[in-house]
Amino acid sequence: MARTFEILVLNQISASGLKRLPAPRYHVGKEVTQPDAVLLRSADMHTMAIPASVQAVARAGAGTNNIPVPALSARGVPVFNAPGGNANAVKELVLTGMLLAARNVPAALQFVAGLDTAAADLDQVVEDGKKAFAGYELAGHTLGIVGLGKVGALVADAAIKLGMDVLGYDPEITVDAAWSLPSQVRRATSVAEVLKSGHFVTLHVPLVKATRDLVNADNIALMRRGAVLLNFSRDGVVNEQAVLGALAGKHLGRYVCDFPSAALAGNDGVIALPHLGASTREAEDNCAVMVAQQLRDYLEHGNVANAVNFPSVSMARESAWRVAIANANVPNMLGQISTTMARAGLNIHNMVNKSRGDVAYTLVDVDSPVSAQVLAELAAIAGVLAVRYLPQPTDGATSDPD
Ligand SMILES: NC(=O)C1=CN([C@@H]2O[C@H](COP(=O)(O)OP(=O)(O)OC[C@H]3O[C@@H](n4cnc5c(N)ncnc54)[C@H](O)[C@@H]3O)[C@@H](O)[C@H]2O)C=CC1
Ligand SMILES: O=C(O)C(=O)COP(=O)(O)O
Repeated sequence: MARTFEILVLNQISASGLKRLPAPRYHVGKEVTQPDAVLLRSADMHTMAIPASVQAVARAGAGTNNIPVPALSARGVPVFNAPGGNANAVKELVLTGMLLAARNVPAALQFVAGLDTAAADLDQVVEDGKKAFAGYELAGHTLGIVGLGKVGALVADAAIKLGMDVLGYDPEITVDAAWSLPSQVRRATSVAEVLKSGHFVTLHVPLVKATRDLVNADNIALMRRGAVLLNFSRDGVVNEQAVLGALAGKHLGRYVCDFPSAALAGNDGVIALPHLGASTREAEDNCAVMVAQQLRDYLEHGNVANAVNFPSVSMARESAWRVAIANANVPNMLGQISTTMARAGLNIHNMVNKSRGDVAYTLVDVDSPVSAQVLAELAAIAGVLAVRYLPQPTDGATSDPD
């Protein structure tokens, strides 16, 4: 009988994804105490005592700043995410945000909510009132984008199609992302250049040390008078005090964000949404399905795809006995691993090893069962972070997605 994997779920995860982790091979719940894996969205894992049983963490979304990734890497635990799974949803909300600001929609809705609809002169009040909310069109205006990854590239494409002039900045742009950008997108060479140029500036970077307070008191002054700043990345990417100051001085036109806070509350220049960027049926399904499949392939076969801290590694199953080893990326690890196996009389059938940064990862298929003694010897090698034994179940359980 194949063992059951215990999955601790910390957030609401789409049923389409959870279906990919079927019983009896998987037991998925909020009350799991000895989880093999943790499945989450935005729950804060920094404050959580992560049980030693955890072998993988799967984030059904893009950002992993809510997860202690370096500490998990040191334990040999991969952190999976769903690159691009919610990018279209965010793109559509960014477009919404630009339109909310340009057409003064929140104030106009407030005006309508306050109307006496029974009044005889309702039509006249509406016609007189509307001039206070006259706005401008997106076409012909300039959009500056910081971060041209999955979300930023889609926003650039949509904005070009809406007739906007687009410039973008991303010092670490991938070759794939660069190819996916429309040729009309102009390349900026600094955040400052984007801030100076845009009638709208939108941020699509992860929250990391280098991007904390990316927009701050020093550079917000570079923005055009009356410009709109959009932040659907993370609250920490923008310095709120700088935004409040720029709004008070009428230098910044609007701040549109996905992160309400006490400091921003009640400010007419702020349009805050309740972290809704990824909250569409489609995005929730995409992300949950992606990470459930990745998690399953990892737990059952040790294959790694879309981990933020591990190399991508995949090896077709040709033997029933597989060992997966995460280790420090230092010399002579493979030598020690294969020597330990050879000493125990194990013949290596197939093997793959890759590294990424400080972490290396090895899959070894052998021609006969691996004893607990050998697994303990592998785990005892200095630099080995985690050892998992993944024998193929003989009871028909399969890892093929349903
Ligand atoms: N509001 C919401 O619900 C959502 C928010 N997000 C946030 O948006 C972020 C971006 O999402 P994706 O585009 O899917 O991620 P991504 O990883 O595809 O793209 C991020 C891009 O930012 C770039 N970058 C990193 N540091 C930079 C810097 N200092 N200056 C300029 N560019 C920099 C990277 O090179 C990369 O191209 C996520 O990390 C997350 O924090 C993502 C999805 C939903
Ligand atoms: O994917 C991301 O980075 C997001 O911010 C989405 O967060 P959520 O899954 O809606 O809690």
